[in-house]
Amino acid sequence: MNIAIFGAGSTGCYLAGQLCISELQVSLICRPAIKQKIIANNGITLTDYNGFKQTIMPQALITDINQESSIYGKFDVVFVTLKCHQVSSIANQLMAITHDNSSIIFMQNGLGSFDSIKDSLDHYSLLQGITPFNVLQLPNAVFHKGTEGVFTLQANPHTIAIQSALVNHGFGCDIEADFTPMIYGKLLLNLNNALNAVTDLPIKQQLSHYKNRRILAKAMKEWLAVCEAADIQLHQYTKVKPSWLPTILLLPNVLFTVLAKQMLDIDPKARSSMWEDIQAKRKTEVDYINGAVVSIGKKYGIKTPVNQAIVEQIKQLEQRH
Ligand SMILES: NC(=O)C1=CN([C@@H]2O[C@H](COP(=O)(O)OP(=O)(O)OC[C@H]3O[C@@H](n4cnc5c(N)ncnc54)[C@H](OP(=O)(O)O)[C@@H]3O)[C@@H](O)[C@H]2O)C=CC1
Ligand SMILES: CC(C)(CO)C(=O)C(=O)O
Repeated sequence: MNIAIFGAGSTGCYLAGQLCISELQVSLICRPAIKQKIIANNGITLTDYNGFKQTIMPQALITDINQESSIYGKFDVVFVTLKCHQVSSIANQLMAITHDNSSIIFMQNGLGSFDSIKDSLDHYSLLQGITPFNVLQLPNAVFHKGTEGVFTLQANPHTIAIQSALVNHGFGCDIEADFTPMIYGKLLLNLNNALNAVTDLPIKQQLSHYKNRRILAKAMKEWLAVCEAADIQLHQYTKVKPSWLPTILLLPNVLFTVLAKQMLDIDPKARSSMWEDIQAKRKTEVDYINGAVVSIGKKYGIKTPVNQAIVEQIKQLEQRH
């Protein structure tokens, strides 16, 4: 099985590393800067909050699809690990590097990016996937997993084969048939991405302050109300049910520290991907996360002032670029 990672940055390189270690054939489609870093450091190094460390070199590092006619029609599976707003423009490139029986797996957070491309690729097996953990890109081509969780992929024969390779090599991988609860449930957790970027603190430190948790609880309550109105069930990613999360967040510090032990059992350095975007002066995905709460809320007549305010705050930070 020939696998490509299209847009290999933080999560794409982490996924590529796990797949290569699992003895799968993996090529990266990435920016020249990432290629240079990987070559200079003799491969991608994966590390995690439990002390895991391994370096591996992917099969190929491709920076310009147009210059590489040997990859036309080559890939059986393509993981798209671009940011949400980068997805809609790559349909032609995906068609060039795949064949009729290929699977294309979209790994974006939030809502809207999959819809922005799926009609252009309707003859393919299009799937979605989730990265439930945080990946921080560090110097020397080191990609650090800061929180717990395993890649979660929508079921088909390709993803089931990939799961088997990952599990056989000591990495977990979950397979789910119905992905709507996965995507909507992940969005509930991603409501913290923007708040983490605004507070400019590691997630663990950010959540130790009651006033930060209170805003997150309010943003989450809005999304839970929207999902209830839309009759959408949310996948449970944490030890407690999604609907209980705001109540847990609103506990006083002492009780929160005890009851939310799992939520706080993360790398003290872990931040959200939106924090990384703001730091790197990149466009963020706020429109696909808090912005999605606002737009779907409007459709169902649910007021979402907290998420609206968060969108505006992030837009201001983006304008400082
Ligand atoms: N980072 C994290 O911890 C997590 C991220 N996610 C989600 O995963 C998705 C991917 O995020 P992440 O991995 O952080 O994103 P990154 O920005 O780190 O990776 C995307 C990479 O693709 C590059 N790129 C953009 N366009 C092209 C192109 N046409 N050809 C080749 N390379 C291209 C980007 O370069 P450039 O920057 O120059 O555009 C960047 O290097 C997002 O939806 C995010 O929300 C989910 C869970 C955790
Ligand atoms: C894993 C999590 C929730 C960490 O904040 C994330 O999805 C992100 O950073 O984008």
